[in-house]
Amino acid sequence: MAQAPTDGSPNALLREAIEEVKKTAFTMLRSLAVLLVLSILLGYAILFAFRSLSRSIPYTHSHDSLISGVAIWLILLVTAVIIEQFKGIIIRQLSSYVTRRMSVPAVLALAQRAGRPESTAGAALTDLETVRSSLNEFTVRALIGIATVPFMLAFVPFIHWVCLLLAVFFCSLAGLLSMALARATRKEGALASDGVSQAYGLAADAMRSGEAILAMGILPRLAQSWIGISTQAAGDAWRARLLAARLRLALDIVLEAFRGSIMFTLVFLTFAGANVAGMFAVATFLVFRLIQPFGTIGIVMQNLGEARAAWNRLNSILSDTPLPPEGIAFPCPQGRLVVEHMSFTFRGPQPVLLRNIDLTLEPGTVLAVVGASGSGKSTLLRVLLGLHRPAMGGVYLDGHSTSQWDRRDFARHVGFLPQQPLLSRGTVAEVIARLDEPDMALVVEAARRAGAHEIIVGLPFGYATTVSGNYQLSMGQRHRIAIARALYGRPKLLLLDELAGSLDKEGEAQIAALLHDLKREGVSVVFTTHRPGLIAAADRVMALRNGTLVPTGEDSLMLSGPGRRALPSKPPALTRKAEAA
Ligand SMILES: Nc1ncnc2c1ncn2[C@@H]1O[C@H](COP(=O)(O)OP(=O)(O)OP(=O)(O)O)[C@@H](O)[C@H]1O
Repeated sequence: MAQAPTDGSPNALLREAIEEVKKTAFTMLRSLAVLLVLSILLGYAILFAFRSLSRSIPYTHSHDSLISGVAIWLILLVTAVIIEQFKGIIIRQLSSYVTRRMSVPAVLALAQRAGRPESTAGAALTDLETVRSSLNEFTVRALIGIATVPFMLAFVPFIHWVCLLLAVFFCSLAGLLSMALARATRKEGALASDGVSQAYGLAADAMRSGEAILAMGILPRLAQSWIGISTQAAGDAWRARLLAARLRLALDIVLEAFRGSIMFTLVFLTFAGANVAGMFAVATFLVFRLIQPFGTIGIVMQNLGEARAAWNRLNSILSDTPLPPEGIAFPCPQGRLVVEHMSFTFRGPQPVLLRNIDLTLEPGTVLAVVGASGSGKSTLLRVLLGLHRPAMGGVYLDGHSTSQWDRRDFARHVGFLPQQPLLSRGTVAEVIARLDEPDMALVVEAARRAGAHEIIVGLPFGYATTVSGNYQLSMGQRHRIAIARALYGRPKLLLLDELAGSLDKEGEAQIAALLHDLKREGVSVVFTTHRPGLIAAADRVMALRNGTLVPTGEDSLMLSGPGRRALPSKPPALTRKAEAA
């Protein structure tokens, strides 16, 4: 079948990887099935070779028969070992292939959905690991064992019908115990890891806020609750462990009882005059192979159930969080931003966060967005960026929808400062250059404009200092570098969340000057802030209230909602601008 052409988008790459993994897994499992049939046939052949040797040689005393019998038996044994090796190789290959082929497309597809609560790259990688680890030798061997059970069972009546009854009884009992044991072991593991993570969480919190804890005498109460949590968790885990240990013992007893009951039945039948003397070797072989899969069926079923759920979740990345159609590289914009009747709500049962917003920013306009905590300022910036798709209406840069713009092309025209300026791994220069090959002239220019240059040259290796290595940058330093990254490449549109969030007065003044420069250069800027000094530097000030953007006058610059407070000392210029808006 001809392969569907891929458009190279993360969604298409993931879809292609899923299809390819399904196809390859099917081919590999088919080869395994062939090897399985071969190994079953070989098992029978070894059995019959053994049986005919044990039957004929005691009577014929023929050396030739003995030598040829042993030779055949050895050849069969070596072949069986080789087949086992091949089975192992196929299983290992399949397991590592799944991770190799899927992890990058899965993470890429999720990276495109950054910020959506239902999908995290970490969860996808955990799911992949669950799928991979289920394709281990233990699971596949156990499945192969289960598949051979009907063949083995078909032979048991030839030994004696009583053996068949015993086999059905003990195998069913072992299967039930194995399921119960798997459940108990899982509960034991879950309780133990819950307890550990609660205790670790508490200890980590204590470390993070260590100074406050010491200063306010919270330590004894914290230690008390830590001891309480640890004791409770240890008690729960101990009870679960005891149950699992009892079930494990019961299972071992059942497995041994089956073997013993078959042997003693044969002995009893021999005493009773039945002709079963030649069946001991066959029975030993069959009993072992028959009961073995039932001892592990519980854990195998559980692993497969988890792997199936994980695989379904990986598949649902594509259906649950559809991406907008792949982007278009529109012409270089001038920076005219238009928002038309835009509404937005997060997925799930959530109230509408942004409703019917209309806004037009001509190139070179600087807009400050204010509003209470949680009013939706950061979300508004993400919608303007096209990271979140509006539920209704649209956001357009020079007439082109920002959510339909090719992300890489759009990134060349836009600078973004997230509220938490987390920096990617790399040197300062690489971070500012957005992990591209740094154009040092542009890097230094952006750093100077963000007031970061002096800080950077003071670092141990200047622009070559590695961010998030051993050298720790302060919040303010990171903030300035993040602003420089937003400015890199002279974008036409800047969306800056909590601009000057962790900067001092001097930094705030530098940023206010920067805003004036950007305006002169025709760059459109939307920023959120709580700082009056920066609001004064904006051409327009709008407040996000009840999901809608409203122009603010001096009285409406009061922050509504929880934590309401009036902004202090409003500059006269601000009042004029607000009225004009
Ligand atoms: N991914 C998300 N899924 C669901 N709800 C979200 C998500 N992100 C944010 N929210 C909710 O949307 C609301 C607005 O959040 P947002 O971060 O946009 O507010 P904000 O005005 O920027 O707040 P602050 O000034 O405190 O930073 C909050 O109630 C928040 O809990």
